[in-house]
Order: sequence, then structure tokens, then C-alpha cells
Amino acid sequence: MTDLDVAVIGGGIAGLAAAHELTRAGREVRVFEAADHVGGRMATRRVSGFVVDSGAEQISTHGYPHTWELLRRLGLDTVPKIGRQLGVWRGGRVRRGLAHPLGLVTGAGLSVRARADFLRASRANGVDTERPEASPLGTATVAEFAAPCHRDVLEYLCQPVVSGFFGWQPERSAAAPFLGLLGAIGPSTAWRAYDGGMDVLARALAARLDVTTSFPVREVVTGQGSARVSGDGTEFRARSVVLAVPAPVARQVHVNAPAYERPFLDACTFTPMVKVHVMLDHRPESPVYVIAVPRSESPSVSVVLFDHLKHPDRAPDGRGLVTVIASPAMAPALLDLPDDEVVRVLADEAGRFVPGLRTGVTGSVVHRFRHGLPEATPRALALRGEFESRIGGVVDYAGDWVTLIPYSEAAVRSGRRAAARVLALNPSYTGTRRQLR
Ligand SMILES: Cc1cc2nc3c(=O)[nH]c(=O)nc-3n(C[C@H](O)[C@H](O)[C@H](O)COP(=O)(O)OP(=O)(O)OC[C@H]3O[C@@H](n4cnc5c(N)ncnc54)[C@H](O)[C@@H]3O)c2cc1C
Repeated sequence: MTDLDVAVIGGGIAGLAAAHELTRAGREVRVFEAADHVGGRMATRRVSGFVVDSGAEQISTHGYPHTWELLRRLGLDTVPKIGRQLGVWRGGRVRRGLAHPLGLVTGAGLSVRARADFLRASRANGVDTERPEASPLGTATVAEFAAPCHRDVLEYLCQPVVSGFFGWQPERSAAAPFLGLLGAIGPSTAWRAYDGGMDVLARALAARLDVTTSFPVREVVTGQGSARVSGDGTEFRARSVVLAVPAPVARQVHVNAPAYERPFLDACTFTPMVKVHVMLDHRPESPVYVIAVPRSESPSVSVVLFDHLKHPDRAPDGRGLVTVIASPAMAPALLDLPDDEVVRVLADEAGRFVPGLRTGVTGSVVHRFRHGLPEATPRALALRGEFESRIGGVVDYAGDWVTLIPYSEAAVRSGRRAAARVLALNPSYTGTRRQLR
């Protein structure tokens, strides 16, 4: 006897995608989300007319097939191109052309030799984003991948990109997921940001689903043909559970996870991410919308992003919104500091890269992600294939970490895959549902 057909734990984009597929297939699904809003790491806050993307910043025309399929289904597939370049900070100024075809000509801060080395090294290493562990790179780290190249490849390309966008240390994380992602999403000319905030898809999915927010699940216990779920003073049984939470949370919550799942869950660590969004009474101009800052240029800041250049609706007319992302070396220390301290550390330093950032500040918002992005360590990568081939059962999993590729498409894809496995295991449900809170 169960109370619920499918319980999806986690209202991020992976859980919502899973719940959407299951609901479409006629299943009784309920999403339980710990926060008071959906979206997880793809959420948006609206503050004093500013639209603040707390996690994900953009998607691409390329490399997001599952996301685009959902967007088309929901009539949301008109996503404007950003149409601005990215740059790298080197020697006191921005070098344009990072991830842009122009960068091959201008160099984006790299010498001709470094550019040629990078092209040669990455061409030789085709990575399948569905199976990054199967690439010829094996479990080599980003630093090991770059080692045979001119040293600028590590210091002014790979390190700023993996640290700035994934919070990774190149010495700790594997190259294959990074190169697979770069290859899949294509140049920055194809990158896009939703009108109205990056939570558009999450909100549209949630509006069509049964979602309970402010419900942190404490424990999931697999039993015979169902699982017991408890949290918030309530306990119920579900015939299937999709745990769409970061791997360390899944490991903690799923108290009797099978022995064959535990090694990967334990190895699947996350890097923390800390961001400060600074609201301004003016619009700083910049030749690029993102400045990636190498660790050799700043100990504390890894990215400065001009949100009002990413999409004009992110700030009211004439006003500016600038996001500063902490370096991986600094982020752990900022996780537990008060907001004003975090703002002081990051915005003061970012003033070196954005003239005018320290004046005309009208407000700020701090976002901290203890589980920012899956770290994709060599050990996790080595264990990934076996984990994915064995999941499926009363308790299933979804999230970007399942493929170790740190982008929202991996989360959407994993959610849809989890839904397909649930449907294959239990093709129908005829039970009646108990009234849960
Ligand atoms: C700073 C940052 C920038 C990024 N930039 C980009 C980008 O530009 N483009 C891109 O494609 N991707 C980007 N990403 C990655 C992208 O945001 C993630 O890959 C994606 O959002 C992950 O979705 P998810 O559903 O797997 O996990 P999450 O979004 O983390 O969802 C998990 C959900 O589970 C909830 N939860 C946790 N514990 C419990 C519990 N016990 N009970 C109930 N609910 C619980 C959480 O509150 C959360 O809502 C970025 C991520 C970060 C952090």
C-alpha cells in the first residue's frame, strides 16, 4: 500500500524535468522542494526592478537538445542571443575573444603558439557528453591535459574558464567533462539568456506540476516495492522516488542506498560557488559581458559579469547590475561569512576590473551554493559509467552530477532519463493517493 505513485525530491531543473515527463505519461507525481521556490541552481530573484540570476547565467543554441525540446513543448523557445563577447583579464586589461571565433585571430590573451597547442590538444580528444569517461583523455585532470601545451593554455584559458564557470581547480578536476562541454555548446555567438530570468523554464514546468515547497526531505528508505520518505513531520510511502538533489545530499538522505551506488555517490563531490550581485545607479560600459579573471591576476575573484549587457531586462533603464563570482580558493571561506563581509571582499576586489563599481551602489545580493557544481574528480569519472548503468529501482537519481558535466542540460537530460527508467520499471499506477500536507 503506497500513499503516492512517484515522489520527486528536489525542484531544480532535473527534478522538474523528471516530474514533467512522468506527469505527461499519466503518472501521479508530486515534487518536494526544500526551498520556498523552485529552480535550485537555476533560480532568479527579482529585487527592486533588477532581475538577478542566482545560479545559471545562459544556455546555448548548441548542446542543449533536451532543454530545447522542453522549451518548444512549452512555447518558450524564443530565447534571445546575448550577442556580446567574453574576455580574459591579462596584464591590466581585458583581452577579448574568449570562446569566440575572433579569439583565434586576436588571441584572447594567448600567444599564437598557445592557441595552436590548445587547438591541437583538444581536436585530438573527442568527448561524448553522455559518456565523458569513455574519452581518450581518460581521467586526466585539466592541468594534466594542458601540461604539454604552452603554459598560457593553463593559466590564461583552461584555469580561468574551469574556475570561473565551474568553480573547479584544474589540478583536481578531469579534463574530459570540461572539453566535452566546450565542444558541445559551441562559440559564445550561440549563447542565449531567457527574457525575464533564467528560472523561466523551471517556473513554467512547476506551474504544470504538483509541487510542495518548503519541504526538506530528511530521509528516504528503500523497501520492497516502495520507499518511505520523511521530512517536515510527515512520513509517506511512494512506489518510486527520484532523488533530484546534489549527490552529497542524495548520499545523506538515502540512508540505505545499495552498496554498488555508494562509491560513486561518495566520490561525487561538489565545489562551492559564491556570487555577489551589485546593483548600481549607472550602467558601466564594457567591451565584453564577462571578464574571466585568472588566479595569477586575482586571489579572490574569478568572474565579473555585466548582467545588463547579458540581457537588458536584468536592470531597470539607466541602471546597472554586475555579478562577481568568487575564485575557488576564496569561495569556501565566504560560505559562512555575513553578507556585508562577502560584498566587501568581492566587490572591492572587482573594482579593479570595473571602474565605477564602488560608486553609485544601490544594493547587493549574495548567493551561496554549498553544492555549486559537480567537481568531476578523476575518481568520480572512473566510477561514473558503472553507476549510471546500475541505477534504476525504487529510488532513482537525477542531476547534473549523474554525467559529471556541470551544465543545466545535463540536469534536464538526467531528469528525463530517470523518468524513462521509472516508467519502464512500473508502467502504470492504479493506486489512490493519500492526502498529504
Ligand atoms: C553559479 C552557477 C552558475 C551556473 N551557470 C550555468 C550556466 O550559465 N549555464 C548552465 O547551463 N548551467 C549553469 N550552471 C549549472 C546549472 O545551474 C545546474 O547544472 C543545474 O541548475 C542543476 O540542476 P539540478 O536540478 O541538477 O540541481 P539543483 O538545481 O541543485 O536542484 C536540486 C534541488 O533540490 C533541492 N533540495 C536539496 N536538498 C533537498 C532536500 N533534502 N529535500 C528537498 N529538496 C532538496 C534544492 O533546494 C534544489 O532546488 C551554473 C550553476 C551555478 C551554481
